[in-house]
Amino acid sequence: MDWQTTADAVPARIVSEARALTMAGRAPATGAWREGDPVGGRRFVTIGDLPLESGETLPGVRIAYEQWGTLSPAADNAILVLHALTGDSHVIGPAGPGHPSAGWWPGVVGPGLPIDTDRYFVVAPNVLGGCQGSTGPASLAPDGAEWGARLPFLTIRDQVRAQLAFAEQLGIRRFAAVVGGSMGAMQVLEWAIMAPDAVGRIAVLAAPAAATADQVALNSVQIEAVRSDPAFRGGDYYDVPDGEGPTRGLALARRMAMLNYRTAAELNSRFERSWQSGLDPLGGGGRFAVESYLDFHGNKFTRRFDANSYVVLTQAMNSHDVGRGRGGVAPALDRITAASLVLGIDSDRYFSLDGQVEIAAVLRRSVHGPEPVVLHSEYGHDAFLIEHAAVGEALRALLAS
Ligand SMILES: CC(=O)SCCNC(=O)CCNC(=O)[C@H](O)C(C)(C)COP(=O)(O)OP(=O)(O)OC[C@H]1O[C@@H](n2cnc3c(N)ncnc32)[C@H](O)[C@@H]1OP(=O)(O)O
Ligand SMILES: N[C@@H](CCO)C(=O)O
Repeated sequence: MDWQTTADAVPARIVSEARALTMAGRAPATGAWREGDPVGGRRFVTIGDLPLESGETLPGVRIAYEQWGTLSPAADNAILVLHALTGDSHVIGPAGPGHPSAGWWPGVVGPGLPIDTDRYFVVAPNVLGGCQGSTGPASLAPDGAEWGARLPFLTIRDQVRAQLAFAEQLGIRRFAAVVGGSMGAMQVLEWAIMAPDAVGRIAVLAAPAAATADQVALNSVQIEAVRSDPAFRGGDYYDVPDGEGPTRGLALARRMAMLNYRTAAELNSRFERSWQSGLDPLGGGGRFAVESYLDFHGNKFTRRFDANSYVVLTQAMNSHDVGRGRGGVAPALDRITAASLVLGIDSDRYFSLDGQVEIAAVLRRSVHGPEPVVLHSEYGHDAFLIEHAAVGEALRALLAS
């Protein structure tokens, strides 16, 4: 397929992005892209100019993706997997060149697993606005400099438009299923509304039909944490020396996000009041184990994610409202004809269960009836990434429908 480029032929712009990402104040880390590195198993499709909901056009859009399994001659066995806010196309497989982390859904996707790559052709794009190969703030604008904060505002619908063009390039007119969690599930809902003929089944995991005021608020303080870092420089930091990028603000945003993604019960039972370094908590020095955990996740995150992308994607989540311009949420959901799985997590304090209750009540072809599947878990929002057996069982039921 001649529209694909592979690790053997790395487009110049990708090398530039690799440079941008490593220049963004990241400590060199295993798996981080560097100039000259191969791009691993990642593939790329250029979909060209993309008209946006704002009326602007984003030129020369490229989508990075990975694939597993074999597309049938009739192209009727494809499953589209859409990642969450900080995920990427690397759904399964080890970390390595081009892959900052190991795959995020082991146990769910693979040979013999619920999304069975012996049977299905599984394809996973990196989201538009992301920082793992698809066009985003670290990509070059037509003037030859990185877009940075100049990247036009992107909505969830814009991301889905890009995915539709991407699917067309792959020659896939209809997916057997479109599956995603959190931000990925926002896109799943839009797929089912914007392109009903292109979607056989949908799995909506842990996402609302519209971002609520509470969710926007939680997201907004994270955006502000990034922007208020002096090293953010209004989003223009790609040429600063290594180590001087906006890592402090980005790490703080990740720490805050982790508190949305996990639960009080988990943190309390896992860390208790344990204190690291052996010092007395009242004596100064050292830190609580839970602080160390948040520091670890904040710091690790800055080695694999671009601050501008974090802002762009978080704003896209805030834009999410399936009812916008469609007469409201219920009429919009009522347009969905695909067989559906709606799954919520009882301990999710970010995208709480009532959001999935609202969706499941309207969808007509839900495999579990008018109620969402409720995953009982202590892990909160992140349970859709951790509870592989329960999530897999629900997906099997959907795919068998
Ligand atoms: C699997 C991936 O990392 S995928 C990477 C791409 N990321 C995504 O796609 C986003 C989705 N993934 C995520 O959000 C997360 O990675 C999750 C939800 C999958 C992780 O969930 P969990 O498996 O429960 O990991 P958890 O939150 O317990 O973190 C484990 C890490 O914290 C570290 N840790 C635990 N306690 C502490 C502590 N007190 N102090 C410092 N570090 C600590 C562990 O050593 C471990 O480190 P490692 O990641 O190097 O192995
Ligand atoms: N842990 C997930 C949660 C967002 O849904 C992520 O970082 O992408």
